[in-house]
Amino acid sequence: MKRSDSSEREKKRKRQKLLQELGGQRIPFLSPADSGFQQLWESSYPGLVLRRADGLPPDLHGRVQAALCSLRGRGCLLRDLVRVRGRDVFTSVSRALLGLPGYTYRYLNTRLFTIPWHSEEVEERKEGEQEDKSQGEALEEVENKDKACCDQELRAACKALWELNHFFCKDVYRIEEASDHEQGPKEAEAGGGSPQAQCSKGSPVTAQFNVTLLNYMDPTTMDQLKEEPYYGMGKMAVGWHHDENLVSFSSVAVYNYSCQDDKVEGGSSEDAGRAPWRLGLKVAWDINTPGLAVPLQTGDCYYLRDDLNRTHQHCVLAGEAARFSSTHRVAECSSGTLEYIRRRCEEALENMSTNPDTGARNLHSLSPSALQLSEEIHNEVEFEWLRQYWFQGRRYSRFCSWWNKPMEELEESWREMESMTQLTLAVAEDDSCEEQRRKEVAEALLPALTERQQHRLTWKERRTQGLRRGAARH
Ligand SMILES: O=C(O)CCC(=O)C(=O)O
Ligand SMILES: [Fe+2]
Repeated sequence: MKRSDSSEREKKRKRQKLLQELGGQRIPFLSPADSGFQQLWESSYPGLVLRRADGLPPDLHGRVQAALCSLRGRGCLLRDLVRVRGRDVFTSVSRALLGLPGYTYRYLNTRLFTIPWHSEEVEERKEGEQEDKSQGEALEEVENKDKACCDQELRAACKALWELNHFFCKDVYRIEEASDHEQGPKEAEAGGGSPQAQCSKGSPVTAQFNVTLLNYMDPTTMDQLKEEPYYGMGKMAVGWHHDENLVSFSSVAVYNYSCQDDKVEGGSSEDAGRAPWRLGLKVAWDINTPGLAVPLQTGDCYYLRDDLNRTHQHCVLAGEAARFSSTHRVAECSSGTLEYIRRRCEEALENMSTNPDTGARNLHSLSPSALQLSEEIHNEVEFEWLRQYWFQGRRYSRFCSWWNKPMEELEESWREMESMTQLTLAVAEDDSCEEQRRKEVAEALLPALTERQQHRLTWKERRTQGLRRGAARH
């Protein structure tokens, strides 16, 4: 928390310095109709690749667009109450996270939990292994577990986005391969060759996308979108930012879908007459390089490759129609999966045993390092997992039960850690205990307990604010 506060202050200083240097002037930006657009793209935005709609299989468009609409229809897309510069704000866009089962994505002090996507692979593997009883049964268990968590409509929607994810993995891999050999065009050619590489085998440059963050916004229902401040690009649906919590140098792939169901009268072609949504790009902390504004039609995709996400910032400029995007990412999940946090809990609980007859609990070691470790894990499971999950009002459990059981288990582990803290405190307060030992135990506890106290206050504040504003969520 402290670290992110100071980096927020740092950013604020930089932002103010930039605005000061600009002194009310606007930095130029180029759109496709402007001369020099292509050169600027090639020289200053080399990691941006556009994949126009006709480069994707037509039936995939159909499935993905139907999936996005049905996820929205089911109420899966919600505005996140995120924490920016110590304040809670609702995102302008409504969002949902889909991805590998048990994965999470953390942004703006908020951890989102995946609605698991259902891959064909699991189903095919099961069919192929019908003969082998034990394996078949094991897979069935996995599959049933996944399948039972949401109904058929949601499963189909998740599967469509998984298919899109699979397409992106292959396509980005193919582009990486090609760019190793030549400086190809930035606009990927339609149907440009069949991808040789299997995404699931991974590649040295592109890890698999493991999550997608879906976005939705209908600009006609938003009364106060911010104006883009540096270039005068127009209203922003998502302000300038770097994507957080990604594996370094990993790509981001985005599918753009502007809704057409409420077509303008007389408009024959899809987005006829309506201002399109645009992607805005700028070089981070730079006021000399012109910005780039790239209009997106329905079905168009773009990729941010290499370290473009680090060296540049992007924003989303609102068009006139309602619009979805599916933003596929390689989330940095070394401490962001259910498997990880379960392992951590086990590690903490190893220091306590319960007498099966009496139920009496006992700590194995009172060494400062053992105590510190379990108290740190205690904080981690409480603040990074349980409170994050509760705070979002168990947003998915209405339509997907995947996280219910794991969260109950984590809560149970947390309860055990609470009794570990009690046992440790009892030692620190025990008069019959050697003075030196008591001091050592108290000192080992203090930092984690202080942090716990501060975090509990912050979360209490977030909860009160959140409850007050909860009605504005959808
Ligand atoms: O919707 C888009 O095109 C991108 C959204 C975005 O930048 C994000 O979700 O991080
Ligand atoms: Fe982004």
